[in-house]
Amino acid sequence: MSHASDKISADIEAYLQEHERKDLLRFITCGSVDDGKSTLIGRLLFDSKLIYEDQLASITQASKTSGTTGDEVDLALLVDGLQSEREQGITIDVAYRFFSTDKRKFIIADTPGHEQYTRNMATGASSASLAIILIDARYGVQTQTRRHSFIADLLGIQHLVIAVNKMDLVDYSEARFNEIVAEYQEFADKLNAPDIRFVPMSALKGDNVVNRSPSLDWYTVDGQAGPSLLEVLETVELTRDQNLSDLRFPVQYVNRPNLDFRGYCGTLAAGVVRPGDSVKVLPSGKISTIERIVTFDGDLEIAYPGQAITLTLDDEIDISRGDWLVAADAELPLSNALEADVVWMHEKPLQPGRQYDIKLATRDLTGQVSAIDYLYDVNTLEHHEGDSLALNAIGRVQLELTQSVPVDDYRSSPGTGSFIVIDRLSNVTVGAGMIRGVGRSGTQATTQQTDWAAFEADLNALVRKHFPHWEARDVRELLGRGN
Ligand SMILES: Nc1nc2c(ncn2[C@@H]2O[C@H](COP(=O)(O)OP(=O)(O)OP(=O)(O)O)[C@@H](O)[C@H]2O)c(=O)[nH]1
Repeated sequence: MSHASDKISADIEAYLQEHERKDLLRFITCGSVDDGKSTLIGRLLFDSKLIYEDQLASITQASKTSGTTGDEVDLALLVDGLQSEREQGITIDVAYRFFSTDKRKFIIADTPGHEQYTRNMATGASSASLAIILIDARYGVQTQTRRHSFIADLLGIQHLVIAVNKMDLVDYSEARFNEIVAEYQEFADKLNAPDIRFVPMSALKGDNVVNRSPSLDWYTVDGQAGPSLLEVLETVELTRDQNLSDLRFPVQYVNRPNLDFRGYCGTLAAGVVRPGDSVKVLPSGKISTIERIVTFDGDLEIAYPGQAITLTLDDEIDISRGDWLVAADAELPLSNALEADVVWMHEKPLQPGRQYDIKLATRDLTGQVSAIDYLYDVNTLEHHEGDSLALNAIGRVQLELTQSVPVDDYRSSPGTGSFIVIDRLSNVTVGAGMIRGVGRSGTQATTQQTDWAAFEADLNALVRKHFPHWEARDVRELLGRGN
């Protein structure tokens, strides 16, 4: 039952290549204390034969002395290193684990379940496409279940898998499972997540985690025998989650090693890009055409979200770090006011009116919260009034920036529709925001205004173009008219 693959000894190169090509699912696990999170992760690794011999020997031994499972191997002990570190107050907030099967690679963000850990969950969830929400079949939907579902949903996780665990303790009762499904669905009507599934299982006994179980033979989906949890993880459709239609390329760095080359480096946040595509630079509104997609391994014919690339254009227009390239016909509002949901991550509460540094995609900005519209009660999803955001609180706020930026919705483009809030004195990240739209008090602009001295603007443009390493700021921004 230990980690082994014939391919490793037969042809290591082929094995590695096969792994490289598989797609990757990032997911988080959440649940209340003792719902069985550690046992579930242990079971996933154990039944998919991903545990090394020495690890297995050591947990078999430890199960006898300190396990909680009688004669069974206590798989929760596999995940124990992390727990003891947590108890000792060592800095791991979110632990990432990697495993792979024949079909996919997986990264699990294992986040602690207590209320005060909202910020950790938000950190783990920010890059996940699926959340497993554990429910103890004996207790059904709990406050924590609602809280975790809400946060996962708020962060735009598309796939929620409600794992009803410990079915062995309710005699594998179909009626009990259906009751929990109905209870959850009533609440889930208020969520946006388009894909919510329910899987009955017993992590301890190994029913329906990796292998389907005869004890749960009543469990069907669309008239067929229902998939095990791992089968769900292996088959969840991921490509549809990616936004391939709206090009978003925030420029991270302007690369000009010599007079013959001028490239814009960054990570494609959304959409696809090809040489020949007509693009618009934001905020200036200038139009150009993609000439090449340069990478370390040679030029590409097409690039997808998540790829780090350097783009060159077929003319020399003025682009600086922080600008975005979007499709030439894209219509994005430019505004200095944003409406956003903010998760607060610091002991010192968010103070409306206080200046914070804001990092939005590759752009560094300054701004303040002008109003808190409401705080979310993450247990009931109700809205409450409030005048500040405490640690782990989540609220809908109005944010005013000192310059205008293109405004993207987090749900359609998380990479360009989110920001982090940084304390100006300590330089610590204190909050994370998800943009919901243009703010109420914003002055909206559509294109560039140029009422400063033409000579000044030309000189500034020349300096930024030929000496990008000086990192001169755009004069329009200094004048507070970044659009
Ligand atoms: N009967 C039964 N017991 C289970 C099952 N899954 C987990 N347990 C037991 O429930 C207890 C808690 O399991 P853990 O895996 O440690 O739970 P956890 O959610 O990781 O708990 P924390 O790490 O404290 O948050 C342990 O005694 C497990 O053996 C199950 O499917 N059936």
